[in-house]
Amino acid sequence: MISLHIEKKAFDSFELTDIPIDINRGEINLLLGHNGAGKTTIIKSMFGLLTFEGKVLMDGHDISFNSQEDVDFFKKRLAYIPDDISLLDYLTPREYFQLMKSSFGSEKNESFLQNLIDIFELEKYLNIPILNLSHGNQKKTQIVSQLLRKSEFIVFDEPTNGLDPDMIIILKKVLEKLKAQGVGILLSTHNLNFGQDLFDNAIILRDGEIKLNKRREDIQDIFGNITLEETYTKVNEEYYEYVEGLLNDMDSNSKRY
Ligand SMILES: Nc1ncnc2c1ncn2[C@@H]1O[C@H](COP(=O)(O)OP(=O)(O)OP(=O)(O)O)[C@@H](O)[C@H]1O
Repeated sequence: MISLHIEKKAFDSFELTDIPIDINRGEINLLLGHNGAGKTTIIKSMFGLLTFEGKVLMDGHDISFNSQEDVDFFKKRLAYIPDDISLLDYLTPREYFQLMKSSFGSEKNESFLQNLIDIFELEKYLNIPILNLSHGNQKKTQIVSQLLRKSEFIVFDEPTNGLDPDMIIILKKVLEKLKAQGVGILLSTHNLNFGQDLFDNAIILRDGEIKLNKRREDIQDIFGNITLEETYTKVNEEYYEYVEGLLNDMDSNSKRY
């Protein structure tokens, strides 16, 4: 289990306080929130990419990002698929996958790599420089390069960005499969349909504050059998009432001639 507790992380005009996030093996924890709510800040903090007040525990072990031993221990178990596509784009996917395999000690994974290439339909793009691939194929290259690591935990930040409908459906099945294999997943997404059937626990953030952090069954007990989108709007009721007012104003402001 990975437990992140951010006691405080402050930028000039934004603050996160008292944010607890757990990633359990075999479960998907869904992280939802508007643009600028703090999702990426949370994820970067978890990886030690930002300093913050608080701690990260892996299976009870307090990770110090000042200790190379701790960082190695942590990184070996946790893969990260960031929102932005940061790849060495002068390499081809084939070269990139070989590089990832050797750097993470997964050289023996040739058949697994081929399996992933087939699932994500990358075969015909393997020898084209990443720079010249479409956005979606770059995203798929990024996803495959991290899945290849066979890590125990994976953090996905907006994994559906740029993917076509086929690939979104396939990625959903891949996440279900990873979950069934015992992988612990933190999934940050704006795609409520994508998250709907996948999550075991959902966190909804607004302006750096947790508005909801509950398991699927508890959400059903509280809100009844409603969709994730309906849950999201109920949790953010005040905001949507405000938006309703703005939309009403639109009627009076946009008279057509
Ligand atoms: N390095 C930084 N310096 C100052 N402010 C920052 C920095 N990084 C993020 N912020 C601010 O922190 C807030 C949260 O940003 P964050 O990227 O975590 O949001 P997000 O929920 O991931 O948004 P999105 O859905 O748009 O990706 C924003 O107001 C952002 O401007």
